[in-house]
Amino acid sequence: MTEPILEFDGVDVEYETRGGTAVHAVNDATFAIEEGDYFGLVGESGCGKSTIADAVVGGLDENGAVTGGTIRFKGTEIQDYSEKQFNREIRWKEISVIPQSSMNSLDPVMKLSQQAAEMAKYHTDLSKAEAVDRLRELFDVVGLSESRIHDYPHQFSGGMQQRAIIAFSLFLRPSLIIADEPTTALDVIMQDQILDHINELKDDWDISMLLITHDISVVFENCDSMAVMHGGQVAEAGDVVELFDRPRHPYAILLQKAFPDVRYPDRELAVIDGHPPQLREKPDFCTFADRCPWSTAECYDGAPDPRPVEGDDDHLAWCVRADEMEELAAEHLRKPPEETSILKGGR
Ligand SMILES: Nc1ncnc2c1ncn2[C@@H]1O[C@H](COP(=O)(O)OP(=O)(O)OP(=O)(O)O)[C@@H](O)[C@H]1O
Repeated sequence: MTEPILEFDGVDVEYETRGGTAVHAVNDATFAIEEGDYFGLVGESGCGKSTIADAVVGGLDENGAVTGGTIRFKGTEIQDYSEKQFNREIRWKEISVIPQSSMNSLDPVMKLSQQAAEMAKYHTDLSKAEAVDRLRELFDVVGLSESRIHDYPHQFSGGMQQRAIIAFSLFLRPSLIIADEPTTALDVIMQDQILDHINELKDDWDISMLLITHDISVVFENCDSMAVMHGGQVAEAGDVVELFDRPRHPYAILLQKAFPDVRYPDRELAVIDGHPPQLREKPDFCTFADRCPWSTAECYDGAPDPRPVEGDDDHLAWCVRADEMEELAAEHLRKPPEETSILKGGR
């Protein structure tokens, strides 16, 4: 097997806050993105998804730092790269970022063609005319009219700006794209179109993707492999089909039931009550335990280690009861609605 393109190995990220306390935003995060894979990172707000993306690109807020573990890109440790070093050595050429909104990525006072020329000047031997030609080709790839390359960003709608960002993200033919909630700011129709474009890249470009979202159905529809995060911990990771068919972490099971499934249009959606804990210290317990219908005293006795799910060593669940979960979940989810405090629909 070839080396993963991006590997997190026991990564901790902390933010210092005023008064000297810390927020332990990511704890012992471990997962790998194989070359050519689209990898989805999913979890509720505040679970640490953007912190993971920022840690890769040296873009943590000033009060944040990777305090443990390693992040390897193509085998090279990059967890200590500053944003400056990352920008110089890796950004655009190797890793591009598609952010939630293009506001921070596109220069509002420069035409898009000028921005392409600037990028080419710093990173390539292309002439200005060649750079503009390349942007023209990429506009075609993302479904934008070539005639718009001399426009300013503000002349574009939000959806068009996101397409332009995707075009720029491909400009230097990187091997990994990190897309952090790339469609959240868009309407539903536009979300679909952008995801379609992102998906089409898979066939025509030799690219891997880290797609960050709170919507597990987006991951199921667009990715090959995935990790589910909860409360600063990775809960489950593996092949998308595996996690869809055989989720073994309680949070992954309940999250799956919280989103619509076209196969069960009449199903009521699950609600996961409660809030994740404030992590002032590195958690030495499962951060889902307080909200978990199946938690036991053992869940508070140390952070859970990853357990391979039977039959697939690449499918890992960070749950002490992972082996029992198929049975427990089936029993719980069969209960009628009034008997369950977690699931509205009782499925
Ligand atoms: N600069 C910061 N200082 C202190 N705490 C921070 C900082 N940035 C993020 N956090 C905290 O770190 C935790 C993880 O935040 P993060 O933004 O990575 O989560 P997320 O899963 O991306 O959430 P969302 O989906 O809402 O963007 C949260 O508790 C958040 O409040």
